[in-house]
Amino acid sequence: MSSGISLETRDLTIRFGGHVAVNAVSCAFGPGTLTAIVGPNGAGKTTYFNLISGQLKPSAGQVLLHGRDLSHLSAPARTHAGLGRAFQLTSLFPNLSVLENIRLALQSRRHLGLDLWHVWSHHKALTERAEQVLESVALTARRDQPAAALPHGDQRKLEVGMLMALDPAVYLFDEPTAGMSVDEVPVILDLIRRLRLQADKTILLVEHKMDVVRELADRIIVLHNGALVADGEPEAVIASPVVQQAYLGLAPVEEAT
Ligand SMILES: Nc1ncnc2c1ncn2[C@@H]1O[C@H](COP(=O)(O)OP(=O)(O)OP(=O)(O)O)[C@@H](O)[C@H]1O
Repeated sequence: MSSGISLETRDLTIRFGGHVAVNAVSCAFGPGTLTAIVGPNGAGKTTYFNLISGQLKPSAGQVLLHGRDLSHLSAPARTHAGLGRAFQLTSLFPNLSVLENIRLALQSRRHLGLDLWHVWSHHKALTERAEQVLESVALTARRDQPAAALPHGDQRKLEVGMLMALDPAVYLFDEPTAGMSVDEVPVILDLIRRLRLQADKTILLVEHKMDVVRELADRIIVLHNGALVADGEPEAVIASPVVQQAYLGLAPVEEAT
């Protein structure tokens, strides 16, 4: 296995009836990189994420993390292996406080389980680390509120905090700022920006907003009808006529002859 690859999909494919939603996508992602996945509505971006994170089982193909084939693993087992998917609001514990939610995520990562002595002796360190995470997602003021009582934007920030607490090797962000108010967006983008500086983290981002993509991405891949149709540095991919015309809905840069 090449040490420059953390996550890889090989011929990843899923069919729903006769419709091929993801079509033989082979792509490798390295640590220290942020790859944006773009394409028109229905192109297969979210389905690709669902196949990587294990929410969907492929019709064909493989998902490898650090060379290990995860294709047969459940979604929780993949999380445990180091694949972190953000924005599954179902992962919040609604009746627990914001701090307790983060602490539980930290605890699950450290496999403390139900060994009470272990839990107690690590309690202080866990709380301190949880407080650091809360600060980085700008939720310190909400620490004692139940997760269910948070506004939607804060719940999403808490989701990112829990994901950070798990400290995955690969972060999967699916439209992380969708549905957020204008003043909440910078907090999330800043977090992603800081994660990106970590040389051992691999980040995949599905994002429609091209200004965000331009700013954050080292690389863009384009999906269309489930297939990988472009892959390269952001400026080159964005400028390519095929992307301008067909995939981003922008004015054609040159007339077809
Ligand atoms: N569970 C499913 N059953 C049947 N068809 C599905 C299922 N999930 C996705 N699809 C279909 O697969 C295709 C890809 O959908 P997907 O949501 O991955 O696209 P997308 O690129 O994420 O789109 P958007 O930008 O609108 O979120 C669509 O045609 C969709 O209708």
